[in-house]
Amino acid sequence: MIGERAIVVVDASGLSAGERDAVEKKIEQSLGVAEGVAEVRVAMMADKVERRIIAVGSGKGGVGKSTLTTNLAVALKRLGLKVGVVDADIYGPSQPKLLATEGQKPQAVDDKLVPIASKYGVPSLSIGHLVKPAQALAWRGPMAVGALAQLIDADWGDVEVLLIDLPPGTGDVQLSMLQKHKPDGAVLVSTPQDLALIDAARAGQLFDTGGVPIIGLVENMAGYQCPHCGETSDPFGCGGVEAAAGRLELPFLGRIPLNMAIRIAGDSGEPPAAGDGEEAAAFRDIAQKLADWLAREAA
Ligand SMILES: Nc1ncnc2c1ncn2[C@@H]1O[C@H](COP(=O)(O)OP(=O)(O)OP(=O)(O)O)[C@@H](O)[C@H]1O
Repeated sequence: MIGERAIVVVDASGLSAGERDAVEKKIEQSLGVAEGVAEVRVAMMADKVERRIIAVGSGKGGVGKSTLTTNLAVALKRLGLKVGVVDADIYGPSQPKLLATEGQKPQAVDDKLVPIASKYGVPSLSIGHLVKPAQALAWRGPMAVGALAQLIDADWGDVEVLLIDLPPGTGDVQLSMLQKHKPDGAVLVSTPQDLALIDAARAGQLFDTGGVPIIGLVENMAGYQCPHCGETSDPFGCGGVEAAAGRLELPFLGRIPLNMAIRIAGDSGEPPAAGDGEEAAAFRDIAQKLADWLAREAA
Protein backbone atom coordinates (compact mmCIF):
# COMPACT_ATOMS: atom_id res chain seq x y z
CA MET A 1 0.00 0.00 0.00
CA ILE A 2 1.22 3.49 -0.79
CA GLY A 3 -1.13 5.87 0.95
CA GLU A 4 -4.60 4.83 -0.19
CA ARG A 5 -3.25 3.16 -3.34
CA ALA A 6 -3.02 -0.65 -3.41
CA ILE A 7 -0.40 -1.97 -5.83
CA VAL A 8 -0.51 -5.67 -6.72
CA VAL A 9 2.17 -7.40 -8.79
CA VAL A 10 1.00 -10.72 -10.26
CA ASP A 11 3.13 -13.46 -11.84
CA ALA A 12 0.95 -14.12 -14.89
CA SER A 13 3.33 -16.55 -16.64
CA GLY A 14 1.42 -19.23 -18.49
CA LEU A 15 -1.93 -17.44 -18.45
CA SER A 16 -3.79 -16.65 -21.66
CA ALA A 17 -4.98 -13.10 -22.41
CA GLY A 18 -8.50 -14.00 -21.27
CA GLU A 19 -7.25 -15.51 -17.99
CA ARG A 20 -5.01 -12.48 -17.37
CA ASP A 21 -8.00 -10.15 -17.84
CA ALA A 22 -10.15 -12.22 -15.49
CA VAL A 23 -7.49 -12.27 -12.72
CA GLU A 24 -6.91 -8.54 -13.07
CA LYS A 25 -10.65 -7.75 -12.82
CA LYS A 26 -11.08 -10.02 -9.81
CA ILE A 27 -8.24 -8.30 -7.92
CA GLU A 28 -9.60 -4.85 -8.79
CA GLN A 29 -13.08 -5.81 -7.65
CA SER A 30 -12.11 -7.40 -4.35
CA LEU A 31 -9.52 -4.79 -3.33
CA GLY A 32 -11.61 -1.90 -4.64
CA VAL A 33 -14.16 -2.40 -1.87
CA ALA A 34 -11.56 -2.86 0.91
CA GLU A 35 -11.41 -0.24 3.63
CA GLY A 36 -8.82 2.47 3.17
CA VAL A 37 -8.27 1.69 -0.53
CA ALA A 38 -9.07 4.51 -2.93
CA GLU A 39 -7.23 3.14 -5.95
CA VAL A 40 -6.06 -0.30 -7.15
CA ARG A 41 -3.15 -0.78 -9.56
CA VAL A 42 -2.47 -4.27 -10.92
CA ALA A 43 0.78 -5.11 -12.73
CA MET A 44 0.63 -8.40 -14.62
CA MET A 45 4.16 -9.72 -15.17
CA ALA A 46 4.94 -12.70 -17.38
CA ASP A 47 8.16 -14.30 -18.54
CA LYS A 48 8.55 -13.98 -22.27
CA VAL A 49 8.19 -17.44 -23.74
CA GLU A 50 10.97 -18.47 -26.10
CA ARG A 51 8.76 -19.90 -28.84
CA ARG A 52 10.07 -21.86 -31.76
CA ILE A 53 8.30 -22.46 -35.05
CA ILE A 54 8.67 -25.81 -36.76
CA ALA A 55 7.19 -26.16 -40.25
CA VAL A 56 5.89 -29.53 -41.41
CA GLY A 57 5.97 -29.55 -45.18
CA SER A 58 5.63 -31.86 -48.14
CA GLY A 59 6.12 -31.57 -51.88
CA LYS A 60 2.83 -33.26 -52.76
CA GLY A 61 -0.63 -33.24 -51.26
CA GLY A 62 -2.16 -36.25 -49.57
CA VAL A 63 1.10 -37.76 -48.30
CA GLY A 64 0.08 -37.45 -44.63
CA LYS A 65 1.55 -34.08 -43.64
CA SER A 66 -1.48 -33.09 -41.52
CA THR A 67 -1.67 -36.51 -39.90
CA LEU A 68 2.02 -36.30 -39.02
CA THR A 69 1.67 -32.74 -37.66
CA THR A 70 -1.18 -33.65 -35.29
CA ASN A 71 0.44 -36.81 -34.05
CA LEU A 72 3.87 -35.20 -33.62
CA ALA A 73 2.21 -32.43 -31.60
CA VAL A 74 0.42 -34.92 -29.34
CA ALA A 75 3.58 -37.04 -28.96
CA LEU A 76 5.70 -33.95 -28.13
CA LYS A 77 3.11 -32.94 -25.56
CA ARG A 78 3.40 -36.39 -23.99
CA LEU A 79 7.18 -35.87 -23.85
CA GLY A 80 6.51 -32.78 -21.71
CA LEU A 81 6.73 -29.93 -24.23
CA LYS A 82 4.13 -27.19 -24.54
CA VAL A 83 2.98 -27.47 -28.13
CA GLY A 84 0.51 -25.69 -30.36
CA VAL A 85 -0.57 -26.32 -33.96
CA VAL A 86 -1.25 -23.79 -36.70
CA ASP A 87 -3.08 -25.22 -39.66
CA ALA A 88 -1.63 -23.16 -42.51
CA ASP A 89 -3.21 -25.43 -45.07
CA ILE A 90 -5.52 -22.57 -45.98
CA TYR A 91 -7.12 -24.39 -48.91
CA GLY A 92 -7.61 -27.77 -47.24
CA PRO A 93 -7.67 -27.33 -43.45
CA SER A 94 -7.82 -30.63 -41.63
CA GLN A 95 -6.60 -29.89 -38.08
CA PRO A 96 -10.14 -29.18 -36.72
CA LYS A 97 -11.11 -32.75 -37.64
CA LEU A 98 -7.81 -34.33 -36.58
CA LEU A 99 -7.83 -32.65 -33.13
CA ALA A 100 -11.61 -32.93 -32.68
CA THR A 101 -12.25 -29.16 -32.53
CA GLU A 102 -14.59 -28.91 -35.51
CA GLY A 103 -17.31 -26.29 -35.24
CA GLN A 104 -15.52 -24.26 -32.53
CA LYS A 105 -14.83 -20.58 -33.12
CA PRO A 106 -11.83 -18.80 -31.58
CA GLN A 107 -12.45 -15.65 -29.52
CA ALA A 108 -10.37 -12.52 -30.06
CA VAL A 109 -8.92 -10.67 -27.06
CA ASP A 110 -7.00 -7.41 -27.59
CA ASP A 111 -7.11 -8.01 -31.35
CA LYS A 112 -5.46 -11.40 -31.01
CA LEU A 113 -7.08 -14.75 -31.63
CA VAL A 114 -7.17 -17.13 -28.70
CA PRO A 115 -6.21 -20.67 -29.80
CA ILE A 116 -8.75 -23.44 -29.34
CA ALA A 117 -7.95 -25.98 -26.66
CA SER A 118 -8.21 -29.69 -27.49
CA LYS A 119 -8.69 -32.68 -25.25
CA TYR A 120 -5.11 -33.74 -26.05
CA GLY A 121 -3.57 -30.66 -24.41
CA VAL A 122 -2.57 -29.23 -27.78
CA PRO A 123 -4.20 -25.88 -28.66
CA SER A 124 -4.66 -25.11 -32.33
CA LEU A 125 -5.84 -22.53 -34.81
CA SER A 126 -6.99 -23.26 -38.31
CA ILE A 127 -8.63 -21.30 -41.07
CA GLY A 128 -11.22 -24.04 -40.76
CA HIS A 129 -12.16 -22.54 -37.36
CA LEU A 130 -12.82 -19.16 -38.98
CA VAL A 131 -14.56 -19.75 -42.31
CA LYS A 132 -16.18 -22.55 -44.26
CA PRO A 133 -13.51 -24.36 -46.31
CA ALA A 134 -15.22 -23.46 -49.61
CA GLN A 135 -14.87 -19.76 -48.71
CA ALA A 136 -11.09 -19.93 -48.28
CA LEU A 137 -10.79 -21.70 -51.62
CA ALA A 138 -11.80 -18.48 -53.39
CA TRP A 139 -9.06 -16.42 -51.68
CA ARG A 140 -6.18 -14.98 -53.57
CA GLY A 141 -2.62 -15.29 -52.27
CA PRO A 142 -2.50 -12.06 -50.19
CA MET A 143 -5.69 -12.95 -48.31
CA ALA A 144 -4.40 -16.39 -47.50
CA VAL A 145 -1.12 -14.87 -46.33
CA GLY A 146 -2.96 -12.32 -44.14
CA ALA A 147 -5.06 -15.06 -42.56
CA LEU A 148 -1.97 -17.11 -41.83
CA ALA A 149 -0.32 -14.15 -40.06
CA GLN A 150 -3.35 -13.89 -37.74
CA LEU A 151 -3.09 -17.55 -36.84
CA ILE A 152 0.64 -17.39 -36.09
CA ASP A 153 0.51 -14.05 -34.24
CA ALA A 154 -2.31 -15.29 -31.98
CA ASP A 155 -2.14 -15.35 -28.19
CA TRP A 156 -0.21 -18.62 -27.85
CA GLY A 157 0.37 -18.13 -24.11
CA ASP A 158 3.02 -20.52 -22.79
CA VAL A 159 3.32 -22.59 -25.98
CA GLU A 160 7.03 -23.14 -26.63
CA VAL A 161 6.85 -25.11 -29.89
CA LEU A 162 4.47 -24.13 -32.66
CA LEU A 163 4.07 -26.76 -35.37
CA ILE A 164 2.87 -25.35 -38.68
CA ASP A 165 0.97 -27.68 -40.99
CA LEU A 166 1.90 -26.11 -44.34
CA PRO A 167 -0.03 -26.56 -47.56
CA PRO A 168 1.73 -28.89 -49.99
CA GLY A 169 4.15 -27.50 -52.55
CA THR A 170 6.05 -24.24 -52.77
CA GLY A 171 3.42 -21.48 -53.20
CA ASP A 172 2.56 -18.07 -51.69
CA VAL A 173 1.93 -19.36 -48.18
CA GLN A 174 5.32 -21.06 -47.95
CA LEU A 175 7.11 -17.99 -49.31
CA SER A 176 5.33 -15.67 -46.88
CA MET A 177 6.22 -17.99 -44.00
CA LEU A 178 9.88 -17.73 -44.94
CA GLN A 179 9.70 -13.95 -45.13
CA LYS A 180 7.52 -13.04 -42.15
CA HIS A 181 7.58 -15.95 -39.75
CA LYS A 182 10.78 -17.75 -40.59
CA PRO A 183 10.58 -21.23 -39.09
CA ASP A 184 13.40 -22.39 -36.82
CA GLY A 185 13.39 -25.71 -38.61
CA ALA A 186 11.39 -27.86 -41.01
CA VAL A 187 10.31 -31.50 -41.09
CA LEU A 188 9.56 -32.93 -44.53
CA VAL A 189 7.21 -35.82 -45.06
CA SER A 190 6.94 -37.96 -48.15
CA THR A 191 5.62 -41.28 -49.30
CA PRO A 192 8.34 -43.55 -50.66
CA GLN A 193 7.64 -43.46 -54.42
CA ASP A 194 9.91 -41.48 -56.76
CA LEU A 195 7.34 -38.88 -57.85
CA ALA A 196 6.58 -37.81 -54.27
CA LEU A 197 10.30 -37.75 -53.48
CA ILE A 198 11.13 -35.43 -56.38
CA ASP A 199 8.54 -32.96 -55.08
CA ALA A 200 9.75 -33.34 -51.49
CA ALA A 201 13.29 -32.52 -52.62
CA ARG A 202 11.94 -29.36 -54.28
CA ALA A 203 10.17 -28.33 -51.04
CA GLY A 204 13.45 -29.01 -49.25
CA GLN A 205 15.29 -26.70 -51.64
CA LEU A 206 12.88 -23.87 -50.81
CA PHE A 207 13.64 -24.16 -47.08
CA ASP A 208 17.32 -24.46 -47.82
CA THR A 209 17.31 -21.31 -49.95
CA GLY A 210 15.39 -19.50 -47.19
CA GLY A 211 18.03 -20.52 -44.64
CA VAL A 212 15.67 -22.81 -42.69
CA PRO A 213 17.44 -25.92 -41.37
CA ILE A 214 15.79 -29.17 -42.40
CA ILE A 215 15.50 -31.26 -39.25
CA GLY A 216 14.87 -34.39 -41.25
CA LEU A 217 12.65 -36.50 -43.49
CA VAL A 218 9.79 -38.80 -42.48
CA GLU A 219 8.54 -41.67 -44.61
CA ASN A 220 4.80 -42.12 -44.43
CA MET A 221 2.56 -44.88 -45.75
CA ALA A 222 5.29 -47.48 -45.95
CA GLY A 223 4.58 -51.19 -45.51
CA TYR A 224 0.94 -52.28 -45.47
CA GLN A 225 0.04 -55.32 -43.44
CA CYS A 226 -3.00 -57.10 -44.89
CA PRO A 227 -5.60 -57.43 -42.13
CA HIS A 228 -6.78 -60.74 -43.70
CA CYS A 229 -3.63 -62.73 -44.46
CA GLY A 230 -1.10 -60.76 -42.36
CA GLU A 231 1.31 -60.43 -45.29
CA THR A 232 3.15 -57.11 -45.62
CA SER A 233 3.25 -55.37 -48.99
CA ASP A 234 4.60 -51.97 -50.05
CA PRO A 235 2.06 -50.22 -52.30
CA PHE A 236 4.23 -47.09 -52.55
CA GLY A 237 7.56 -48.88 -52.14
CA CYS A 238 9.61 -48.85 -48.97
CA GLY A 239 12.85 -47.22 -47.93
CA GLY A 240 12.74 -44.58 -50.67
CA VAL A 241 12.67 -41.67 -48.23
CA GLU A 242 15.54 -43.03 -46.16
CA ALA A 243 17.60 -43.49 -49.32
CA ALA A 244 16.70 -39.96 -50.47
CA ALA A 245 17.69 -38.57 -47.06
CA GLY A 246 21.05 -40.29 -47.48
CA ARG A 247 21.52 -38.79 -50.95
CA LEU A 248 20.53 -35.31 -49.75
CA GLU A 249 22.67 -35.72 -46.62
CA LEU A 250 19.69 -35.05 -44.36
CA PRO A 251 18.69 -36.94 -41.21
CA PHE A 252 16.04 -39.65 -41.59
CA LEU A 253 13.60 -39.29 -38.69
CA GLY A 254 11.54 -42.45 -39.10
CA ARG A 255 8.86 -44.41 -40.88
CA ILE A 256 5.09 -44.53 -40.32
CA PRO A 257 3.37 -47.62 -41.74
CA LEU A 258 0.33 -47.47 -44.01
CA ASN A 259 -2.26 -48.56 -41.55
CA MET A 260 -6.04 -48.42 -41.71
CA ALA A 261 -6.17 -47.58 -37.98
CA ILE A 262 -4.30 -44.31 -38.67
CA ARG A 263 -6.85 -43.25 -41.29
CA ILE A 264 -9.83 -44.20 -39.11
CA ALA A 265 -8.33 -42.47 -36.07
CA GLY A 266 -7.73 -39.32 -38.14
CA ASP A 267 -11.33 -39.26 -39.37
CA SER A 268 -12.68 -39.62 -35.84
CA GLY A 269 -10.42 -36.99 -34.22
CA GLU A 270 -8.50 -39.47 -32.09
CA PRO A 271 -4.78 -39.16 -32.90
CA PRO A 272 -3.09 -42.57 -32.55
CA ALA A 273 -0.18 -40.78 -30.79
CA ALA A 274 -2.51 -40.23 -27.81
CA GLY A 275 -2.90 -44.01 -27.38
CA ASP A 276 -0.54 -46.87 -26.56
CA GLY A 277 -0.43 -48.87 -29.78
CA GLU A 278 2.36 -49.53 -32.28
CA GLU A 279 1.45 -46.35 -34.18
CA ALA A 280 1.87 -44.28 -31.02
CA ALA A 281 5.38 -45.69 -30.65
CA ALA A 282 6.28 -44.78 -34.25
CA PHE A 283 5.14 -41.18 -33.74
CA ARG A 284 6.82 -40.99 -30.32
CA ASP A 285 10.19 -42.03 -31.75
CA ILE A 286 10.02 -39.28 -34.39
CA ALA A 287 8.84 -36.74 -31.76
CA GLN A 288 11.80 -37.71 -29.55
CA LYS A 289 14.21 -36.95 -32.40
CA LEU A 290 12.52 -33.60 -32.90
CA ALA A 291 12.70 -32.88 -29.15
CA ASP A 292 16.41 -33.79 -29.18
CA TRP A 293 16.96 -31.40 -32.09
CA LEU A 294 15.14 -28.61 -30.22
CA ALA A 295 17.21 -29.23 -27.11
CA ARG A 296 20.46 -29.23 -29.11
CA GLU A 297 19.54 -25.97 -30.87
CA ALA A 298 18.63 -24.29 -27.57
CA ALA A 299 21.95 -25.28 -25.99
N1 LIG B 1 0.19 -43.79 -42.38
C1 LIG B 1 -1.06 -43.72 -42.82
N2 LIG B 1 -1.84 -44.83 -42.91
C2 LIG B 1 -3.11 -44.75 -43.37
N3 LIG B 1 -3.72 -43.62 -43.76
C3 LIG B 1 -3.00 -42.50 -43.68
C4 LIG B 1 -1.65 -42.47 -43.20
N4 LIG B 1 -1.22 -41.19 -43.23
C5 LIG B 1 -2.24 -40.45 -43.69
N5 LIG B 1 -3.30 -41.23 -43.96
C6 LIG B 1 -4.61 -40.82 -44.52
O1 LIG B 1 -4.35 -40.25 -45.81
C7 LIG B 1 -5.19 -39.13 -46.04
C8 LIG B 1 -4.32 -37.90 -46.33
O2 LIG B 1 -3.59 -37.60 -45.15
P1 LIG B 1 -3.32 -36.11 -44.70
O3 LIG B 1 -4.55 -35.28 -44.80
O4 LIG B 1 -2.61 -36.17 -43.40
O5 LIG B 1 -2.32 -35.69 -45.85
P2 LIG B 1 -1.80 -34.24 -46.27
O6 LIG B 1 -0.48 -34.48 -46.89
O7 LIG B 1 -1.87 -33.30 -45.15
O8 LIG B 1 -2.89 -33.88 -47.33
P3 LIG B 1 -3.31 -32.45 -47.90
O9 LIG B 1 -2.34 -32.15 -48.96
O10 LIG B 1 -4.69 -32.69 -48.42
O11 LIG B 1 -3.28 -31.49 -46.78
C9 LIG B 1 -6.06 -39.00 -44.79
O12 LIG B 1 -7.28 -39.65 -45.01
C10 LIG B 1 -5.25 -39.72 -43.71
O13 LIG B 1 -6.08 -40.27 -42.69
